[in-house]
Amino acid sequence: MSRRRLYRLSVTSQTHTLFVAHETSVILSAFQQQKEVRLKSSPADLVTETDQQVEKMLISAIRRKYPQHRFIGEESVAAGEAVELTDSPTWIIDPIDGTVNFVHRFPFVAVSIAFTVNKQTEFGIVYSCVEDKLFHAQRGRGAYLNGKPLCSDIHRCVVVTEIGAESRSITCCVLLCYSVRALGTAAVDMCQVATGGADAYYHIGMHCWDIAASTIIVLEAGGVVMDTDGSEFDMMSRKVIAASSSAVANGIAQVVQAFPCRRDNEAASKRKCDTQSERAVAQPTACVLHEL
Ligand SMILES: O=P(O)(O)O[C@H]1[C@H](O)[C@@H](O)[C@@H](O)[C@@H](O)[C@@H]1O
Ligand SMILES: [Mg+2]
Ligand SMILES: [Mg+2]
Repeated sequence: MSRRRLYRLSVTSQTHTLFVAHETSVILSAFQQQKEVRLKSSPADLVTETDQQVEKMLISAIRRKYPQHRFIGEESVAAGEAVELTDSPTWIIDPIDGTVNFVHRFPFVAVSIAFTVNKQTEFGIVYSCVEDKLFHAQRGRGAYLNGKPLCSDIHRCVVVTEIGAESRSITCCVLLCYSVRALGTAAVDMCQVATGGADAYYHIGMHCWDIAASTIIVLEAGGVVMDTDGSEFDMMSRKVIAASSSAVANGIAQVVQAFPCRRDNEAASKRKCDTQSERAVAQPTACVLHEL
């Protein structure tokens, strides 16, 4: 039987510095500059040349060391590559999570990288560049923020979600009984559950690359992750609830109104037409969110 290679994520302060220096200097130097912006599936789904440049840098650096590995990269998929999660070692990359924030210089932009083997996430890294916060976790070895252990069990009633292209008025307004926050980056949104800063995060319409890394960070911090209908989490379903406990997650599942969302690993042509139909229907409505 082939020896299963063990992959260790050794994130030392030195790696942190390396990671910061290498990947995000491009993002941080572009953050203040004028940007050439292109619209993808909706006005809330943008891409810049920096998104594409950082993804290419990450993939070529990893491919030099692991030529056999596979990749699911947000901008490679946008350029037509299929989303195919197999048993092969696979890197799931969002080069800039929060591109709308990046374009508007709203200081929440993150690089999100997850690594899976046999479809199981071995480790995840979310680096919130402007905040200089490096969230990371390795399966069975805990979750960390800038080297300090994370624990998700501080109970409050803060719920994090996104009220963007994919949301529906009924969904966000049904949460009026909570204090709701939205940072504009799914990866950093979800990491707030791992820090205990939020009780729960839910999202319908995000993609696997948005939350693949933050999912293991929440789990390793002692949180739970499930589908918005309370069933087992499926990274390709584009529906997620992350919470500090199953009780909180099930409470959110009872009030979230799901709407149809094509799976990430559906054929690209189907996914595009679905996005167009979603765009036709998705009316990001302003709803007054109730602050407790
Ligand atoms: O900035 P992205 O990598 O495109 O991810 C965004 C997504 O585009 C947007 O629609 C929302 O779901 C955000 O929460 C994501 O971070
Ligand atoms: Mg993203
Ligand atoms: Mg992105």
